[in-house]
Amino acid sequence: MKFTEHLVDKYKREWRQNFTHPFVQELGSGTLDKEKFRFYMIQDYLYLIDYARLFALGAMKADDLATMGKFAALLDSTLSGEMSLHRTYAAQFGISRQELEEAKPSPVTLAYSHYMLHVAQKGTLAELTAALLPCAWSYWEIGKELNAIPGAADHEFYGEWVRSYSSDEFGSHALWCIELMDRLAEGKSDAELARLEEIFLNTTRYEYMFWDMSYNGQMWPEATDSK
Ligand SMILES: Cc1ncc(CN)c(N)n1
Repeated sequence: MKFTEHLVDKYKREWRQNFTHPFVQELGSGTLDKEKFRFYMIQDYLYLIDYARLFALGAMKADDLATMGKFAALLDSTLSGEMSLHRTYAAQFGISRQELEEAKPSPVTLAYSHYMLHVAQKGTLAELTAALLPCAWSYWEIGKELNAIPGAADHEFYGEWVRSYSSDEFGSHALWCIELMDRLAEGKSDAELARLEEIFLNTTRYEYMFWDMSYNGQMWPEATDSK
């Protein structure tokens, strides 16, 4: 069994929880409250800015030019491809690009992106890849599952999201990350593999927390007057 197959098998409950979250289900049925999606889209834009930095760190840590080049391409595709989806949705909500970039991250956005950046800065290339994998892989799988729902890809508002994340282009990026993870896991000690599992589990759980935070519009607690 490949290492990535082992990961989703070992953590199938946590992995599948991302697919069954109400945010994802309602996105697929087209019934998701647009205010929830608006909140998600702003937070996701902020998240992707830091996620793109992970690819820059990947390029720095890569051992060969092909891997370095692919990380650079992923960085560009996140900033100019994936995030253009967010800019399109933002325009429909009447949110400017400046407003998007000046928005404040929620506790979950901050925790998730900073966790990944911490792993990427401190860890090996394999650890960095384990951190970024659930993001790329779960979105592609979710995109494909939602695309199989009749009418989801043609939905007047959410269809573009479904088409983007189920696309062959997004899939090819996700596949490259999966293959890189398998390649980097080869020959690693049990202790190193356990560390990769732990990181993959953490970011799989953060994916769930991100859906949940978006569904509930969870921001920082309001300060109350104390006596
Ligand atoms: C939180 C999150 N995770 C994953 C993806 C897909 N790149 C995303 N846009 N946002």
